[in-house]
Amino acid sequence: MVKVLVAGFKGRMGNTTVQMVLEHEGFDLVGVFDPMASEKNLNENPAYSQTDVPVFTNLANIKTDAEVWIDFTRPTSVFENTKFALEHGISPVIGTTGMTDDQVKELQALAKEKQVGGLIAPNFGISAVLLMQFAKQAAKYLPDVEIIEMHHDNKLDAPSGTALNTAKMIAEVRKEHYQGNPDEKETLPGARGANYEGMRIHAVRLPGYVAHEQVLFGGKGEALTIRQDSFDRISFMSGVAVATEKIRNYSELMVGLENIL
Ligand SMILES: NC(=O)C1=CN([C@@H]2O[C@H](COP(=O)(O)OP(=O)(O)OC[C@H]3O[C@@H](n4cnc5c(N)ncnc54)[C@H](OP(=O)(O)O)[C@@H]3O)[C@@H](O)[C@H]2O)C=CC1
Ligand SMILES: O=C(O)C1=N[C@H](C(=O)O)C[C@H](O)C1
Repeated sequence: MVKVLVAGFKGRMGNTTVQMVLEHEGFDLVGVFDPMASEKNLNENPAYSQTDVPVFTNLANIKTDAEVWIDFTRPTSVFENTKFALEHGISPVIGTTGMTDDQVKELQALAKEKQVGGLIAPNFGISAVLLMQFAKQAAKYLPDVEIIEMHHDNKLDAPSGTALNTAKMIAEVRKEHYQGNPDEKETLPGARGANYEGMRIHAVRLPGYVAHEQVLFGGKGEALTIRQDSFDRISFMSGVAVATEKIRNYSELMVGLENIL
């Protein structure tokens, strides 16, 4: 049994993850974490009355034998949480987006020093992992590209971690070139979206949406659109489960679910 702690257990993703961990026969939920939680045990929530799982509310007071730390919290807390996990020999499986490149590098150095395996996955959904790989492949031949990501209107970070990672993967292969009209002017600031190495990223936030992305390529007289949709947060759970099962076999902190599939 893999002993698991879920950080952000009351959130949209954290709650879905708690259910997955409780239902998975190979996992044992040994703790949940949220600094704002008022309960002492998960069983105070009627939906989990049959469980016996301690609720932690302060990083400094966490005493746990957890082997894997699953994190779906906030862009402002994920760095400290991941650092705590690595420092305590707990393998982080991080879904929270919004860390800077410098923060990720610092955590990777710490994982190497501690020889602890971990994963940061901008997206645990297989459709998104495939979209990023297909987009990288297409960009070799169609270097003019724009990304549109669409999410629920409670999302904190923009652009999404998936969109940023898509742009980074494309940038690895895309021929450097100026895209669009060099004389273009935004008559309404922001109209052309964010700029990642010349690629435009547009973030849509609307009620009713969950998580969706389109990568649009344009060529002479032709276009290609690659799209993925997460209609339900269950779409992320098989990726989280695979990472939780496998991550202790590694001794570095990797970025991208594809590294362990
Ligand atoms: N990689 C992937 O496949 C996916 C990643 N995500 C990412 O996961 C993150 C969470 O998303 P979502 O569940 O929708 O967000 P929610 O806001 O629903 O959940 C976040 C939860 O974390 C709690 N929290 C805040 N600070 C801390 C902390 N320091 N430690 C522990 N818990 C804390 C929040 O409490 P409070 O509200 O009281 O602050 C809240 O309950 C986002 O960054 C999102 O982009 C989402 C879906 C898939
Ligand atoms: O906040 C979300 O919901 C999601 N966040 C991740 C991201 O920023 O890419 C993954 C997925 O898009 C859902």
